[in-house]
Amino acid sequence: MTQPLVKICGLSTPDTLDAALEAGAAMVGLVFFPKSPRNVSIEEATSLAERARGKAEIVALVVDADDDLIDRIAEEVKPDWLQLHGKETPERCARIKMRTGLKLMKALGVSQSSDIDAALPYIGLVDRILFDAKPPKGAELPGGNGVAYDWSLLKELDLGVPVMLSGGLAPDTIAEALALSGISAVDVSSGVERERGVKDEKLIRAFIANARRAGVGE
Ligand SMILES: O=C(O)c1ccccc1NCC(=O)[C@H](O)[C@H](O)COP(=O)(O)O
Repeated sequence: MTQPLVKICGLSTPDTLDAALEAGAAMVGLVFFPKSPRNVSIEEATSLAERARGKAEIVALVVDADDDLIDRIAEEVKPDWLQLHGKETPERCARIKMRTGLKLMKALGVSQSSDIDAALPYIGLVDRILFDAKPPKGAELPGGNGVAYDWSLLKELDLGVPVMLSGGLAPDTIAEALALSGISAVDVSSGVERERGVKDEKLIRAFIANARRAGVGE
């Protein structure tokens, strides 16, 4: 049994960031998407990233960002990772990698097993694939919607690139998600919020504790 790697996404305050770090989050996500209730400015993100540096890996989440935004994030926030949560093509990912040298996590939406094949063109170009739920029709956000899918679609997946599971995870479902998917890295946002966009320290602690208790594998 191994301990799952946990990413808490959409952190925007020092207190909730500290709760995630103290509970043992391996990655913390900062959202750069103005339509999101979790959006942070470059200045806020720089300060949160300084607080987290050395304690967890810092992930900057962008959606089809242009080079100017990517450069500012890379130079000022200095994240370890960029999470690409839009329609970034493999070629765009390769250019972002060349430009920044940062580790890249490409998010892809899943609702049926054939969606997993969309990961194949990214292999060798990105450092991790995040299999997230597809957004509901008409949703404002391409992710962070708290929507679940059949996590067992990822069972016994071996793409030759690290993967991460997200989509509707929560403290009371994380054990089932780990068991059904067999994936050892998980990402949560809505499931650790008391209302949309507002993280809850108790729920963050419960999510990480339940993930650790459940473990993954034999
Ligand atoms: O969180 C946002 O507001 C957001 C905005 C734009 C693109 C992606 C966004 N979030 C992605 C995530 O938080 C997670 O990577 C993932 O989608 C899980 O979200 P949830 O189902 O809410 O736990």
